[in-house]
Amino acid sequence: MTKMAVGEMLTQLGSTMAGLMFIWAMFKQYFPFDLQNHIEQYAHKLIGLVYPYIQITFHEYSGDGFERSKAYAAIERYLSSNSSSRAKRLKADMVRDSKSLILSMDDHEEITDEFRGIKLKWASRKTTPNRQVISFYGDNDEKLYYKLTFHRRHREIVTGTYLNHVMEEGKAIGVKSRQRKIFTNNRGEQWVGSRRTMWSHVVFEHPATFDTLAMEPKKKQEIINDLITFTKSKDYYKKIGKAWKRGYLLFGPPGTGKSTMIAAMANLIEYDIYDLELTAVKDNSELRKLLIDTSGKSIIVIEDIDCSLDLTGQRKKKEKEKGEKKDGDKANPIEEEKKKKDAEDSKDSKVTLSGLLNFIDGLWSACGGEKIIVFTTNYVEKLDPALIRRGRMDKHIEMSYCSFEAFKVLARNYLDLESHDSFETIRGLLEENKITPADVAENLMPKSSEEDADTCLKNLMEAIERLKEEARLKAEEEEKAKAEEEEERLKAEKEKEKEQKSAEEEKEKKTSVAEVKENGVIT
Ligand SMILES: Nc1ncnc2c1ncn2[C@@H]1O[C@H](COP(=O)(O)OP(=O)(O)OP(=O)(O)O)[C@@H](O)[C@H]1O
Ligand SMILES: [Mg+2]
Repeated sequence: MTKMAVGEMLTQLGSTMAGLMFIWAMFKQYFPFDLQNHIEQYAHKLIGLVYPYIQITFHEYSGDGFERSKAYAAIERYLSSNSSSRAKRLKADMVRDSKSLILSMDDHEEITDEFRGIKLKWASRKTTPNRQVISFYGDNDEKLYYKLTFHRRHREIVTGTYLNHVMEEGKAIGVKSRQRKIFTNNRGEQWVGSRRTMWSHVVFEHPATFDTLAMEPKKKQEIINDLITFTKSKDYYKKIGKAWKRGYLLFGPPGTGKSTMIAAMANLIEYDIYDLELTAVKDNSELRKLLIDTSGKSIIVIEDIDCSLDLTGQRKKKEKEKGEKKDGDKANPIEEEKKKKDAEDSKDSKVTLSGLLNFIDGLWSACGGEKIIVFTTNYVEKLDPALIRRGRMDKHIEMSYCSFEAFKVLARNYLDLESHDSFETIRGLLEENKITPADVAENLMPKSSEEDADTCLKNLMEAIERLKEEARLKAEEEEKAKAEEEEERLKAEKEKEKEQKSAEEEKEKKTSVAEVKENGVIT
């Protein structure tokens, strides 16, 4: 074909198109509306017969919702992981809650996806309304949507499995790339944008992991397994009829890694942390509100539970009240009223044990699901048994003083040491002495660029020796104090006896004088 012929054909095609468009415009203008509809319907049917493809569209904003469609977001994530290597034109965007840029295909770009041998076509489109209005707010009326096209013989698989697969994958990618947060409760409510919230948050960036946590490897692995099993047990919890949540109680002396363990947990299973400050909670109903305001995939932490709630106080208070009642009739009625009011006030501003128990496993606690509740305490024996029974706190984890195994983890982390001549000595020292991982870690950390592994280990051994000496002195002092106390007690007892004796003697004297007098009267 010559160039001329091509040119001629194009002109002809052009004029034919123009002619058709003209007819279409005339048709639209002069045909009754009903008839137009009918003809369009038939046209679609006719096209359906020859065009064997099905199209599904997913709009970014559906209906009148302010919220971005979840399906659209999931597809965007799914396609971004699939398309960035294939599509030629990409657009980058920082989506809220995300750590990194999301690359997605640009408007009007298309890619093909394959699923079980089926070929599907995804296209990104946008519609611009045909209005002749100049908007001050830019092109806000633009609507983005994804269009999925596939052959109609694959309808079952696509609507049944493929779309589910896209949603699941999209969600999973979302969770992975999501920025995790740490929340803390406010006093009262706050408004963030158009939403009322009781929590404030910052981005959670704690570097602790289970690899850096010093602990016996067996115990550590057990906890890791427990956590991972929990995250995967949605169906199991449903089957056994339990709310999908789990409680951990971490107890042990200060500096043994309880807080560090919580950070490691959050990093392992990629959950948000809600750090609940119980003393700032007004009452039980506020506590419940706080609970409802938490999202799924979260760890709710109450640190130092023994300090934040006077759990033994409940019982003491009752005893006190009983005492008051006994001598109640004698007391001034106004004072009595005031006392009562004070007691009520203090009750109002405090969360009670029963409120906390309800918080952990009442009916509300099932809302949202996928929650881990962690309590930490230095004194486990101080807590009410009801609070830490299994079912509320399912797993009790003791964090104790540094063992040799834990030391080896720290040595590996801090000094890159797998073994050293002094390890055996240190093993002996650790077995004999109680030293916290925090102290060991502090001594293992090089304090200047000149300090090498040898010096650090030497520092540690010296520190343990020092601690040993300190402990010995302390024990001696305690013994001394005890002895002194005992002595004083004995002294006091003797004095008391003496007093008693003299009192009795006095009494005897008096009675004999009286007898004499009496006798005198008689005689
Ligand atoms: N088991 C451990 N593994 C690694 N580092 C530890 C461990 N225990 C303590 N540390 C180090 O000691 C510091 C204090 O630990 P952490 O705050 O976790 O103690 P804690 O048990 O929460 O103490 P407290 O009861 O006083 O809150 C941490 O910064 C951490 O670096
Ligand atoms: Mg702590």
